[in-house]
Amino acid sequence: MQRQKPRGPGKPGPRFKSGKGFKPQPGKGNQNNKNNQKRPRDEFKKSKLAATDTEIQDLKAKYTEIDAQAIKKFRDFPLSHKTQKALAEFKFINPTLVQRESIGPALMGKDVLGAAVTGSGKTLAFLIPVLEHLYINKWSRTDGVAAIIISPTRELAYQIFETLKKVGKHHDFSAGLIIGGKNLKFERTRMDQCNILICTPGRLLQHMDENPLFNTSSLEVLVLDEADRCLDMGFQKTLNSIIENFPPERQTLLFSATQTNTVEDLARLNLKDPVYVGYGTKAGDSTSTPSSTSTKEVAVLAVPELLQQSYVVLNLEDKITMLWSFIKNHLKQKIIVFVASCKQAKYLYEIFCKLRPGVPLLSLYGTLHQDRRIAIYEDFLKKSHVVMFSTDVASRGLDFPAVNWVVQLDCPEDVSQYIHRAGRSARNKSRGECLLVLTPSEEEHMIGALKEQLNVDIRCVQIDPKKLFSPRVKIEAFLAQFPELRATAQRAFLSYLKSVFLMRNKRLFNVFSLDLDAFAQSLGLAVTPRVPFLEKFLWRQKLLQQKQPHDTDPECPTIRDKLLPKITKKQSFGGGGGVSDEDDDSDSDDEDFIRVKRRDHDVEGEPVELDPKVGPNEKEDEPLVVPKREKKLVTKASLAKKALKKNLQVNSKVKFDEEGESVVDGRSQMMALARKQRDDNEDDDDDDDGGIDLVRSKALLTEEDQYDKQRFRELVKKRHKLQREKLRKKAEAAKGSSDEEEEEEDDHDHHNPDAASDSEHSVDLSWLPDPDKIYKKRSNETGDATASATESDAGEDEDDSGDDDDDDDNSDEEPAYKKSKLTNKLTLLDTEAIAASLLGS
Ligand SMILES: Nc1ncnc2c1ncn2[C@@H]1O[C@H](COP(=O)(O)OP(=O)(O)OP(=O)(O)O)[C@@H](O)[C@H]1O
Repeated sequence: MQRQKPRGPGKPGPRFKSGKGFKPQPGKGNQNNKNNQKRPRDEFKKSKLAATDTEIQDLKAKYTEIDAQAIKKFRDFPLSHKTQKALAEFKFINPTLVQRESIGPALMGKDVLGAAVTGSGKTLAFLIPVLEHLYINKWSRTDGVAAIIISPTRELAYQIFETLKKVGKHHDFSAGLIIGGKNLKFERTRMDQCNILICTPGRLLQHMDENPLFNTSSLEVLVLDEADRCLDMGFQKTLNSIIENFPPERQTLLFSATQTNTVEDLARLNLKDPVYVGYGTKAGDSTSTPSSTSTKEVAVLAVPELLQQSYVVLNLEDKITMLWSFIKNHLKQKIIVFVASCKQAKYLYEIFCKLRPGVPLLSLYGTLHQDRRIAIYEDFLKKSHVVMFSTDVASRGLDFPAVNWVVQLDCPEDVSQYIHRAGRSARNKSRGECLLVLTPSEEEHMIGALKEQLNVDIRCVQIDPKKLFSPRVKIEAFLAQFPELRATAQRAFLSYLKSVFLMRNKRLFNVFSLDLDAFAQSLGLAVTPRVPFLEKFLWRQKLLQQKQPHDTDPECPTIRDKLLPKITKKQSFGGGGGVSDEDDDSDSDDEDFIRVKRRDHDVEGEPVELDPKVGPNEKEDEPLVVPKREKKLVTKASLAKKALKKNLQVNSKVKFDEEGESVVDGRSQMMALARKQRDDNEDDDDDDDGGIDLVRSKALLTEEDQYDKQRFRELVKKRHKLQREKLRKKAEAAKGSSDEEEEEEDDHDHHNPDAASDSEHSVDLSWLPDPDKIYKKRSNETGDATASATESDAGEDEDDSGDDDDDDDNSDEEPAYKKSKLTNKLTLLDTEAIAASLLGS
């Protein structure tokens, strides 16, 4: 399927004409010199283009003659000289089996489904045809996206990108790595200039949705690495949306060690007559075969030949002791330890770091920041003696060199997960070992499935008790010392149980068969943490059983025995000493700590009846539907808001005055008002997802600031008023000794009704020293102006009694004590007046 590439806008064309009659023009020396220089360069370019054309024609002609059996070396393939050169430089001389069988059909433009054992070189099997496709079609940087390679994890995408950089070293194509956790804006501006994109599904869809510059209409090759993982339930919706955006006419290459072959998947990808590589034929029903025949292509499941596999059976609570002893006995090795959840990987890393086993430790899991993940990935690549605790984020595709041991501390979900984890060791014809740790309830089913599907005999190893060293006491001491570590241990405990609870295969994973107390103790926890999701689940079971009493089974599994009697409706979901409403909310936080990415989990469905006591020997594949979660994510901010709405006032402060009356605190009232206002606003805004609203906070602060200022002014006024009061009392006391002249004036005032009414409504100024008395005597010396100024001062004072602000504002007015300098001689009253005015200011 070789299609003609659409011509891009920037297609290089002839820049100038040169021919036989070309002669230098007089007077245009510089120009002619330039042309003289240009001519050989352009001629060289032209001849180069002609050579490329010839090469392309030759290569195309040879595609139909490719015989996979006859190919011994890469140079036997009709590959461009640029690809051949890079392959030779990086010592890729002999193609592996999967490369030999898949590169030929892929070069011819056929769809390929490639299944091959881990570490067998599938990456090159699709990268070489992608590069050749672009070369043959003379793709240039400006022609847009020609190929998209999708990988389920960021690290794998990064690794593919690094391999592409090697093998495409001499080509001129542009390539981009589009994975989550990176700068979206940066990617956005460059995506349309990339010819090859290597991406994770989520990020690719994000660009498709949000980036108007991103156009996939020119796409010609789609590659899914770890195709079965990309196509399973975890990515189903995302991938369907992605595929909708691709042109239907394209080449599709699917690769994995555990390949998909379901009709639905192949139909979703619009595969046309695909070539199966690494598949065997097996009798099957006609509905499940792509070509509706009576046999079907089945990917051959296998592990690397040089991988030594063994397993050990332990109780859950002995796993840490076993792991510690194992690491202490393999200090000079490179080991990956696979666990079921991020929180376990984090806890094991932290506690083992504290225990100091004597070997470098690393941990890799999905909730780490992307830069940190890449740094850890690269660190593990380089180190030769190291232990890395990891989730399944590292189980697929990652090509760590010389890994001596893979320890599967928690049981894999199925055989294909076992294969991928184990395949991190013994890669590309090197040796490696894999140790599977199983609990007694997991042994029968898992080992049976492995023997049946892989057709290998896995060795069961017995642990020598003398070689076991238990770090339990030390762990308990560390947990007592570091509360954060204790919290991590509790989370690890819950996340393991949750992962077991969510597993579909109830024959293999039965959370009710676990001894929780012993498990908690093995993690160093003195008290077994509550398991809210199990309590909730069992409560629902109890309700169902009450509705259908005949279904009640006398047999009760371990956990149910322990948990159920404790739970009454009131305790669990009402108030009381058990789990309150608030607790219930907080539990939903626990329920959200795992994002289900595993295949075929229906976690969104209606709660249906479940049988918590399905044991290892009971019916397989009972439908498991986890209690329906709240759709809205419960954040701490929303919980806090909920508490606020309930108007719970914690430790509120009440002030009392001297009479024992409660005093209203204006400030707290004002703040409560502002808070109420804010809450009202937030109620309107349903999309609020927590955090600080800066604009609102700024407005609130300004409001509070103004309020504080006003309060301060009022306090100052109050103080001034008190001081004046004191002064007045003093003056009144002094008034007792005033002369007859004053009395006469008073009498006169009494007879004057206007004056009387004035004195009623205005402030009593009688306490003030009589200015006339002070100044009259020397009126000859001073002018009228001075006297009037003093009068106006008195008038100011009256106003001041009403508003002290004016006091401040009229600071330009000369103070009384300055004016008194005009007098040569001061009476006692004058001195008091000056002192009073000083105090008042
Ligand atoms: N033809 C070759 N000659 C030598 N080394 C090769 C060849 N092809 C691939 N390799 C090397 O083999 C290793 C494994 O290759 P790769 O990662 O492509 O395997 P894979 O089949 O994709 O594994 P997985 O199934 O785990 O994803 C890499 O280090 C790669 O460089």
